[in-house]
Amino acid sequence: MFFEALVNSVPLGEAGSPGIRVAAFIFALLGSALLIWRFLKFTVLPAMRPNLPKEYPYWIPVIGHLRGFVKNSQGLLTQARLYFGNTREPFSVTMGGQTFYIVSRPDDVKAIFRNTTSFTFEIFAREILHDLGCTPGSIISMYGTMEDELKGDKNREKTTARRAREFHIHQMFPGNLLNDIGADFAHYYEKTMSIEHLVTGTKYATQIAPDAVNVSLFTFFSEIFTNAAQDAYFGQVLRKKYPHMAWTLLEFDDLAWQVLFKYPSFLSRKMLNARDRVFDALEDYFASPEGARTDTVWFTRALEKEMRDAGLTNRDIAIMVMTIYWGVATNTRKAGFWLMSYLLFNDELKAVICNEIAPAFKSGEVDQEYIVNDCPRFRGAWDETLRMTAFSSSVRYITRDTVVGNKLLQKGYRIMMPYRQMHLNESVFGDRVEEFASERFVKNPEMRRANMAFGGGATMCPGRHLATQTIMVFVAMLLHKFDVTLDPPNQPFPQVDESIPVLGIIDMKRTHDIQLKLKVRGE
Ligand code: HEM
Repeated sequence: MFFEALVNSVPLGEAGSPGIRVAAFIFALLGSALLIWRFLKFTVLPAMRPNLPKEYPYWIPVIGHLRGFVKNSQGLLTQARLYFGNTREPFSVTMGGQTFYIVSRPDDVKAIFRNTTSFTFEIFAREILHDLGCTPGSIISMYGTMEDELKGDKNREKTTARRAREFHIHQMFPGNLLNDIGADFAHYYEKTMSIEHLVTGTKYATQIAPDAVNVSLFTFFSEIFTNAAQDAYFGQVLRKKYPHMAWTLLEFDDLAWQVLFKYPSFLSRKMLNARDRVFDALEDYFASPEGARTDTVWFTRALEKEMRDAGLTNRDIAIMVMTIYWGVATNTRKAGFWLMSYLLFNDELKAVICNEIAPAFKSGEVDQEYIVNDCPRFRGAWDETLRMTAFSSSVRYITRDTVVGNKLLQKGYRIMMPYRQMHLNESVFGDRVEEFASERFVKNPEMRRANMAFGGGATMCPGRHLATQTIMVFVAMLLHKFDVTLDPPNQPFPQVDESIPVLGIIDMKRTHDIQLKLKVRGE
């Protein structure tokens, strides 16, 4: 009776049939419930618990802001930051049932990086390795048990993963073995930087004169950096058996967002196929006699021994090592692409840098340290490129309730510290933060400390010195050897593709690759 009276109270006039009336009633009921839920969740509860980060409101429970995040994550986070008055206090965003605290105020970020007991990272590495196909046993061999991780840093033994980080630092820091690996990369560049090699050894260069070729910038840089890294890390055994593996890795990298979004296998066959071909090749490589694999950087052999001692199989070693090969290739090619693009679209800056780097080539061999340390305008352009193109986030899992700033971050939640949001902070980087300003860091090199492109704290990229050196050296060698120009000259500046999640540097819209002319400079 009561239900019938309520249904009949829905104002549909004479035309409403009983079916329509019931549907309209349910609709009105759900709508009211939604409004009440929204009012309680985003107005009443925050007022009752002002010490918790406020939540960015949404309409569909559980799904939250998933769609907006997938479409354009930084756009969504900027909207949310402005919604809360740009105070940069921690706030939270729910996406697909998972709530993240978003933190971008420099002091809060520092506090989170410092506190390795309340905030851990490795759960994310475990998840990605699991999604890539590593066995649970091998993940525990690398990272220890989850229970140990939740105890926090001070109470843990050093795991194989921690040892791997130390090995990276030993291989890639100035004063350690950086010069060795830097020399390997430069050697690869010298070997391949000729008209003859570009025309006969690659598929993407077209000869237009005896001393000139056309190339597509992104394809060119992808191939160079990935192969240089491959030869340095795995030597000639892999090169001879799998000469085109770099392309397979890049095929995977282009679709790797499907791993990050946990796509079901029936929707990601192409990505899985490329991934498995890389795993197979590396497994085969690690199964081949060690004596034949000595022409690699120290790191590969040291890590292999460590992982064997921890009981990993060749397949597991292949998967772990593939993540390193992937990490090197994906960010290096994109960062190099953006740096070169900024120079190509600014003739004055390009000319200044060509003059600045010239002394590095006086002896006939490239002086890598000179390029990194004694060319301030070039270094400034690199730092600004990183600021402009770093679109990923440092992430942490909260192991115990902890106050950051004046907000309580609750156990079990995840934290996202998005670099783009931090790089758009005018109080840190000055005016016109949306624009590339090549002298921003030259005028104030201290700003580098706030440049988050390589992350921070215990997980800060151990490859940052190598990446800086090898990209700057390659671009310098290219500008020194060739007159590099846009061809045709009136191309638009490439656009970023914000719809694809990345592990560091943002991708560009693939329809916007830049066409170049490389013409050998006269002696
Ligand atoms: C421009 C190039 C590069 C960029 C922008 C970049 C960026 C990053 C970022 C953002 C992180 C995560 C930091 C965090 O969570 O706080 C990271 C981690 C890492 N990067 Fe890089 N990277 C680059 C090149 C390299 C290279 C050349 C290597 C060489 C092996 C490398 C190896 C690593 C490793 C091993 C980690 C994981 C560190 C850990 O969890 O302890 N990266 N990188």
